[in-house]
Amino acid sequence: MSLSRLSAKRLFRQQSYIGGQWRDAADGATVKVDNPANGEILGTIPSLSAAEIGEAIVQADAGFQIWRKKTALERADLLLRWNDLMLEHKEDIASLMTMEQGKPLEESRGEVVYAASFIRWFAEEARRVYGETIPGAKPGQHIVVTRHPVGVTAAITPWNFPAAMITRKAGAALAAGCSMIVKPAEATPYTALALAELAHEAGIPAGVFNVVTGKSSMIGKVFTDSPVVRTLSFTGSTSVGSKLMAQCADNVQKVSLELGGNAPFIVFDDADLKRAVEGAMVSKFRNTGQTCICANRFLVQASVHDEFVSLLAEAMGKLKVGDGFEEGVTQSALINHDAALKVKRHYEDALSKGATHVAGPRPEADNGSYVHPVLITDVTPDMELCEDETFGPLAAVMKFDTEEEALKIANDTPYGLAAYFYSTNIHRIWRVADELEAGIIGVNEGAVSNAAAPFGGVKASGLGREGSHYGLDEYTEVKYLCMGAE
Ligand SMILES: NC(=O)C1=CN([C@@H]2O[C@H](COP(=O)(O)OP(=O)(O)OC[C@H]3O[C@@H](n4cnc5c(N)ncnc54)[C@H](OP(=O)(O)O)[C@@H]3O)[C@@H](O)[C@H]2O)C=CC1
Ligand SMILES: O=C(O)CCCC(=O)O
Repeated sequence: MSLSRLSAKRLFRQQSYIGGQWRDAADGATVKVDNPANGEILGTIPSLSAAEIGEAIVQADAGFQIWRKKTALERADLLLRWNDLMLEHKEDIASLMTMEQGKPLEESRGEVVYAASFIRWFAEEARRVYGETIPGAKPGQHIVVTRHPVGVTAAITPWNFPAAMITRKAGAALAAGCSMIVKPAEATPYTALALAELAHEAGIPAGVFNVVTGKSSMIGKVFTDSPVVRTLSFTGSTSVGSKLMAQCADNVQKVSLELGGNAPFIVFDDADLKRAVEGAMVSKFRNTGQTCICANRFLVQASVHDEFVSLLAEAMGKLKVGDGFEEGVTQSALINHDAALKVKRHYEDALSKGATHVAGPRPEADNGSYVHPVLITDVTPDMELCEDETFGPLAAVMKFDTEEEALKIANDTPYGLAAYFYSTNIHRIWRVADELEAGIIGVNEGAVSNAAAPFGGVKASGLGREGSHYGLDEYTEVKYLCMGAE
C-alpha cells in the first residue's frame, strides 16, 4: 500500500548505486526491507559481495579524479542543484522515510529539509576552503598553507535519521572535493537510494556519490582494508564505532565518529518551567526518543520537581501514538521489536529499584514495535537507564538538591554528546556550561541541531565534528609550502 503514495516512482530504487550505474549483486543475493509500523515488506536491496564493494572503491576513486579538478564554484553549483531537487521531492522522500523508518510523516518532512540544509550549507562553504600564510622562520621565507581533499571517503550511517546522517557527511565530503561511498543501515536504504537518484539527476558526476548495500561488518572491513579510502565517517553505536576505529588503524585512515549519548537535562530552581517543559518535549520525544541527543536523564531541583513533573505529564498526555502516516500522530513505532523490549527492560529495572510510575501505559512485550510515552520519577544512578541510552519514549526524572550534585550526576557517564539545562541566572549559566562534559550544550533550548553548528561529542560519544565549517576538517588535508628565500 505505502508505495502507491509516491508521485515520482523512480525515487524508489531497489539497487545499489555505483559509479553512476544502478547495480544488483552479481549472484542475485538480496535482503528484504520492511515497514516497522506494520511489518509490510516494502521490497529488497542487493546484498553485494566484498569484490563488488571493492569495485565501488575503484569507481569512487575514478569519480574523485574528476571531482577534485572541478572548481569550488562548479562543485557548489551541483550541490545546490542536489539541494533543490531534495526540496522539490520533499513529499516523496518523506514518504519513503516514514515507510522504512516509521517516524511520523511530519517529522520525515522536517528531516528532508534538515538533510537538504547540510547540502546547501556545504555548497556555500565549498568556496571558503581557505588556506593561510604564516611569517617564515628566515628573512624572505614564507610559509603557505593550502587545503586539499583527502580523496575517497566512506560513510556508514544509522537508521534513525536516514537522510540527514548521509547529507551531513556527503555535503562536507563533496564540497571539499572528495568522493564518497555510503553504506546506509539495512533498515533504511530506500531514503539513501532516493538521494542517490537525485544526485544523479543533479548532474553530480559518476563515482562521486555512491550507495552500497549488503552485510555491514563485511562492508566496513572492505572500507578499512583499503588504502584508497582516506576517511571513514560513522554514526551509530559506540561498540561498532570503536571496532571501526581499531580497524582504521592499519591503514591510518582518518576516522570521524558520532556515537551514543546519555544526555542529562537539568532543570534548576530558577528555570522558566514552561519553557523547560517545551524543551523537554522536543528533546525527549523527537523521533519517538530515538535520537542520540535525546534527553536520557531528567535532573530536577527539589523545589521545582513536583511542578515540573506535573507539567511534563500534562504535555505528554497530548502525544498521539500510531502509524507515522496517520494524521496527528507524534509518536510512532520504534525501529523494531528489540528496541521496544529495551524500553520495557529499562522501565522494569527502574521500577524494581524504587522508581515510581507517574504517567502513561506500562510498556508491554506484546505490542510489536510500539511503546507509549511513559513517565517515571525517583530515578537513581544505579538504574540501567542511567548507564545506557534508552532510545525510546521513557522519560526518567531524578531529584537533586544542589548545583554541585546535579553536575556530578550529569557528568557521571562515559558519554558526552549533548547536555541541556534550564536556568535564568547568568552566573549559573556560564558556570554550568563550562562544567558539563559534552560537545553540545542546550542552554534554555531543547532543539540544538543546525547545519551551521558543530555537531559531535566528547569521551565515548565520538571524535570530530559534523556540520558548520568544522565539518570540512574531516575531509581536507593541510599542506604546507615552505617558500625559501632567494
Ligand atoms: N549515534 C547515533 O546516532 C545512533 C546510536 N545508536 C545506538 O546504538 C544502538 C543500537 O543501534 P544499531 O542500529 O544496532 O546501531 P549500529 O551501530 O549497529 O548501526 C549503525 C550502522 O553501523 C552498521 N554496522 C553495524 N555493525 C557494523 C560493523 N561491524 N561494521 C560496520 N558497520 C556496522 C549498521 O549497519 P546494518 O544496520 O546494516 O547492520 C548501521 O549502518 C541504539 O539503540 C542506540 O543506542 C543507534 C543508531 C544511531
Ligand atoms: O544520530 C543521531 O541521533 C544524531 C542526529 C540527530 C540530529 O542531527 O539532531
